[in-house]
Amino acid sequence: MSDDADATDEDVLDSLFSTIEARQRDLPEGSYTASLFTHEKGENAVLEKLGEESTELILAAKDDDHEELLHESADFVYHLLVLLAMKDLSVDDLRTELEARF
Ligand SMILES: N=c1c2ncn([C@@H]3O[C@H](COP(=O)(O)OP(=O)(O)OP(=O)(O)O)[C@@H](O)[C@H]3O)c2ncn1[C@@H]1O[C@H](COP(=O)(O)O)[C@@H](O)[C@H]1O
Repeated sequence: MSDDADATDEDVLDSLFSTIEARQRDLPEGSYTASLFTHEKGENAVLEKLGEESTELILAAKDDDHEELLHESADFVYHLLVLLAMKDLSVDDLRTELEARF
C-alpha cells in the first residue's frame, strides 16, 4: 500500500487511482508508475504492457490457474488505470460508464 492514499475509508480502486495521479504529478524517482508517464516510447509503453498482461491473463484462464488469473487481472487493471490517467480520464469516468449500462 502506498503512502499517497489511504484505502481505509476509500475504495481500493479510488486509492490506487489517486496514487497513480500523484505519481503522474510528482514523477518521483524510482517509481514504476512515474516511469510509464515519462517513457521514451510514450503511451506505447503502457499500451504494450496492457497487451502483455491481457495475454498472460488469457493464458492463466486457459490453465484454470485462479491465483495467476487474479494476479494478472490486478496487473491489467493497474495498467488500465494508468492509461486512463494518461488520457485525462478517471476511475470515476469508468464507474459512470459501467453504471450507465445497468
Ligand atoms: N498496482 C501496481 C502494480 N501492478 C503491477 N505493477 C508493476 O507492473 C509491472 C508488471 O510488469 P511485468 O508483468 O513485466 O512484471 P513482472 O514482475 O514480470 O510481472 P509478472 O510476470 O509477475 O506478471 C511490474 O513492474 C509491477 O511492479 C504495479 N506497480 C505499481 N502498482 C501500484 O502503484 C503504486 C505506486 O507504485 P510505484 O509507482 O512503484 O511507486 C503501488 O503502491 C501499487 O499500489
